[in-house]
Order: sequence, then C-alpha cells, then structure tokens
Amino acid sequence: MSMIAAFYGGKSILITGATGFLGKVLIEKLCRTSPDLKVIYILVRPKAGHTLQQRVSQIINTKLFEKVREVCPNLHEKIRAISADLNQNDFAISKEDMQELLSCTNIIFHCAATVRFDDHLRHAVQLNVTATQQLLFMASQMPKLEAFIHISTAFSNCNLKHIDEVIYPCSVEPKKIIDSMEWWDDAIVDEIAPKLMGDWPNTYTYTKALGEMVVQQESGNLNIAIIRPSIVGATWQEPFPGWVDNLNGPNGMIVAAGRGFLRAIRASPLAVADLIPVDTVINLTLAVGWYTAVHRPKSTLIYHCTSGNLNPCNWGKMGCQVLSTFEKIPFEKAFRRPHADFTANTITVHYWNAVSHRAPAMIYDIYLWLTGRKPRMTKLMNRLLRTISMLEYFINRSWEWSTYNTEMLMSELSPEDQRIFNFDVRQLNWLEYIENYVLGVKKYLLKEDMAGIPEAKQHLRRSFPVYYAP
Ligand SMILES: CCCCCCCCCCCCCCCCCCCCCCCC(=O)SCCNC(=O)CCNC(=O)[C@H](O)C(C)(C)COP(=O)(O)OP(=O)(O)OC[C@H]1O[C@@H](n2cnc3c(N)ncnc32)[C@H](O)[C@@H]1OP(=O)(O)O
Ligand SMILES: NC(=O)C1=CN([C@@H]2O[C@H](COP(=O)(O)OP(=O)(O)OC[C@H]3O[C@@H](n4cnc5c(N)ncnc54)[C@H](OP(=O)(O)O)[C@@H]3O)[C@@H](O)[C@H]2O)C=CC1
Repeated sequence: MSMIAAFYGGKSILITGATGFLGKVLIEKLCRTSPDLKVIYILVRPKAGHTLQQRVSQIINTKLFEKVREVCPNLHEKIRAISADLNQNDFAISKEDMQELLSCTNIIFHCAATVRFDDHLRHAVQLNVTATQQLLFMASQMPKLEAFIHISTAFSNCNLKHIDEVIYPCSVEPKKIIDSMEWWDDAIVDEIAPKLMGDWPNTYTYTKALGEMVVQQESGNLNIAIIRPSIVGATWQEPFPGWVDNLNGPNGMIVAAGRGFLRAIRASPLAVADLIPVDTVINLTLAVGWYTAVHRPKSTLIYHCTSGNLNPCNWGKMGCQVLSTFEKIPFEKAFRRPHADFTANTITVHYWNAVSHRAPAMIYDIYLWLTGRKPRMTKLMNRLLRTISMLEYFINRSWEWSTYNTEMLMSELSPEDQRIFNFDVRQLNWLEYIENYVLGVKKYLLKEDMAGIPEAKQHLRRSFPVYYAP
C-alpha cells in the first residue's frame, strides 16, 4: 500500500492556482492515486462569461483527466470550486466559504502566481508576495491544518550561481515593500523598481524571492515546505507523455521553430537546460506534503526540483533533438522549413534577426496586402523577438542547485512510493522525453491531428522556394 496515497485519503485539500499548468496536473494525480480523498477546495477567480462550475468542467473534461474519470467517477463531487480573487482583501471569499475553509482544510498547496516576466512590480508583489502573506494568515487560523506547501521557483535566486536549499534574504524587507505599494503611485514604483530588483532580471523572479522570505517570516507554528522547480516542461510519464497546454518557457519556442518562424536565437549551446517534467514536480510536491505533515521537520525545508546536477542536458543537445523530431513529425502550415541555430554572438544574432526574421515577415506582409488580406506577420515576429529577449537570460547561463533535501526525501520513500510518486530525474531519457514533448506540443497545444502528417510534409515540399529561404 502506498503510504503517500493513503495519507491523502479522507483529507480536505486546498489548492490555489488549480486552473494553471501545475495545478491541473496536481488535481489529476491526487484524484487518481487517492480517489478516497474527502474534497479538494480550489480557489478560482470568476472569469467573464464562465461560471465557476463551467471553469471546473472545462478542466476535468479534457484528455488530461481521461484516466482519472475512470478511477474516480464522482470527480465532480470531489472538487469544490470557491470563488476567490487573490488580489482582493480576504481573497473576496464569502463568509460561509471562508468558515468552511478555515474549519476543514488539512493541507494547502499554494501554486497561484503571476509567471509573466514583464508584469508591473505592483501586480507581481500583490499576487506573489501579499497574497502569500494573506494565505499564511488564513492558514494560521486553520485548526486542522497539517501542512502548507508553497510552490516557488528555482530561479528565485537566479542572481546567484550556486544555490543551496536555503532562503536567501533580499535587501529590502518584503513587509516594507508591501506597505510601500499602498501609498507609492505607479510613477514612483516604475522609478524605484530597477533599484529594488538589483541584479534580478525581472519582476517575476524578484517577487518569488520576496514570497519565500514572507513564508519564512510568517511561518509561525505551521508545518511549511517550499518547492523550487526549474523550467517546468511537458509530462514525462503521467498520465501520459508529452502533455502541455501553454506557450510559456520552451513551449512557445518549439512552436515558433516548428512553424518556421524562428531561425536563430542567442543561446549558449553548452549551458545546462534545466528542464523538469511537470509530473515529476507534482510527484515531489505530493511526497513533500506527506513528509511535512507526518514527519513535521523542525524547520521549513526547501526542495529543489531540478535536473542539472543529477542528469544534465544542454541547450545544444535539446535543440538538435527538437529539430530532428520536426523531420519525422512536422507541424502543419509551416511558414518555412524548420531550421534554427543557437549562436552566442550578438552581432550574428542581429544579422539573422534582420535577414531571417524581420525581412521575410515584411515581404510576407506585402504579399498579404497585395492579395487583399490583412498583414500580420511583422506584428507576430516582433512579439516573438520580444519574448526571446526575455528568455535569453535563462538560456545563456548555467546554475548549480544542490538537491540534498530532495534526495533525502527520495530515500525516505517506500519502494512502492518511489514508483508511484517518482521524482528521480536520473531515470529520464532526454532524447525520448524531448521527442514526446514536441509530439505533445503538436497534439495537445496546437491540437493538430497525427493523420495530417503526410499533408504537413507535402505542404513543406509544395512551398519549395520558401522551404529553403533563410
Ligand atoms: C543547435 C540547434 C538549435 C535549434 C534550436 C531550435 C529549437 C528551439 C526549441 C528549444 C527551446 C529553447 C528555448 C527555451 C527557453 C526557455 C527559457 C525559460 C525560462 C524560464 C525560467 C523561469 C521558469 C519559471 O519559474 S515560470 C514560467 C515561465 N514563465 C514564462 O515563461 C512566462 C513568459 N511569458 C511572458 O512573460 C509574456 O508572455 C511575454 C512577456 C513573453 C509576452 O507578453 P505579451 O504581452 O507580448 O504577450 P501575451 O499577452 O503573454 O500573449 C499575447 C499573445 O501571444 C501569444 N504568445 C505568448 N507567448 C508566446 C510565445 N512564446 N509564442 C507564441 N505565441 C505566444 C499568447 O498566447 C497570446 O495570444 P492571443 O491569441 O492574443 O491570446
Ligand atoms: N511553469 C513553470 O515553468 C514554473 C512554474 N513555477 C511556479 O509554479 C506555480 C504554478 O505555475 P504555473 O502553473 O506554470 O502558472 P499558470 O500561469 O499556469 O497558473 C497560474 C494560476 O494562478 C491563478 N491566479 C492568477 N492570478 C490569480 C488571482 N488573482 N486570483 C486567483 N487565482 C489566480 C491562475 O488562475 P486563472 O486560471 O484564473 O488565470 C492560475 O490558476 C507558480 O507559483 C510558479 O511560480 C515555478 C517554476 C517553473
């Protein structure tokens, strides 16, 4: 019998960010391995035109939940959506709902965050810092709470090269920043943001570091753990390989390369590509929830969920495998032949941006305009180049994350739990994983049918002149 699966049986679990990438995989795995759990409360913000129930149905009626619908036919009853906006006071939760959450919750998984790199500092502080503080305050009023698991990022200390499983302080106290945000207007925030952020590259990583400090300072008597995943990618094994549903991180780049838009990117081919599959992150998260509640470590433990020190892969190897997968399974309606290069030379990148990105986009737009259609390629290319400029920081450096706590936890698990909640990234075969990843982008993100592969290959042959364009 799995100790972890048994632990979650009969429990009331509160999840924030449940409608996001990690949140969905977390709910799926929880319900599949512990169908006898009592209830999962999910804090969902209302969205125009969708009731809460519709938002839940949209998630659990997808392919991702196909297996779990069989194991847990009453899935709808297990998931209770609570209307909440983490940007509001008391999260705008009704009195009755708040009462129920406070009196029943056993475990909290805090996944909600803004993951945009360019978010305004005020908004990033509100969601990644202030909301975390408020949730901890709520947690402190929950008599049945056994564990509070906070999802951070391995890049919260990306200003350092070697990162241990400890919390590093930021120069300005988060409480001071939270207070200041109340009376600083946007102009002051804009002016002061670069000074506050120092050598953090964006508001996301900076506010996640502040969020960790808040967790440490407000932990009180709670049993808390922090998980720091690196770049979270498609599923490796569960519920099936290759599942992914957003354009974040590498996903958008795979789409752009596969459709022939992306030809060159400033990256160090030998830098470590610290990717980690989303199911690995969730397996570790559930194991940490169990360990924190049952073993109650004396201090807040931090767990790095990274691949670089146990099973490293570099961007060069990854890029080659992505390109070779496109040969076998091309994406539909490609603009050009998929072919891209990583280059470390800034001048070469400027050259390729002009010749291979901007110029073809302009020529294509002129063609669209001449044939009476709306030009759109230049806009799309500009957006792609802007996205690349934000990702460049992460693909031109390597970091070393120590994984003592994560390895310690692995050794605490029974053989059965090591199998069911596998987070041993040493077993990952990168070439196989990347191929399934690209296939998953095609199937689950772009919603392309595998039956269309011959047509996609023919499309590339038909557009012969464009096929070999720079
Ligand atoms: C040797 C051979 C080499 C060959 C190489 C070829 C293969 C290449 C593949 C290999 C991959 C290599 C690169 C990988 C780089 C990975 C780095 C990742 C770093 C992560 C570090 C931290 C990890 C974390 O902790 S958190 C998760 C990461 N967060 C993010 O990734 C968020 C990043 N995104 C943003 O911050 C914003 O989206 C931003 C600023 C990039 C763009 O903002 P903007 O306001 O312009 O757009 P949006 O409102 O977001 O979207 C508008 C619109 O565009 C669509 N869209 C968004 N992103 C993309 C995209 N990347 N590609 C395509 N389309 C995109 C979006 O869906 C919207 O569409 P609508 O239709 O308008 O809704
Ligand atoms: N994806 C990655 O590569 C990595 C992610 N992480 C961390 O993992 C966690 C989850 O990330 P991920 O799943 O990728 O992020 P997503 O952007 O996919 O999901 C974010 C979630 O937060 C919710 N949310 C945002 N704002 C609010 C709000 N005001 N009130 C209520 N809910 C809100 C979103 O709800 P809605 O659906 O309404 O928008 C969504 O459910 C984050 O803490 C992130 O920092 C760490 C490392 C890497």
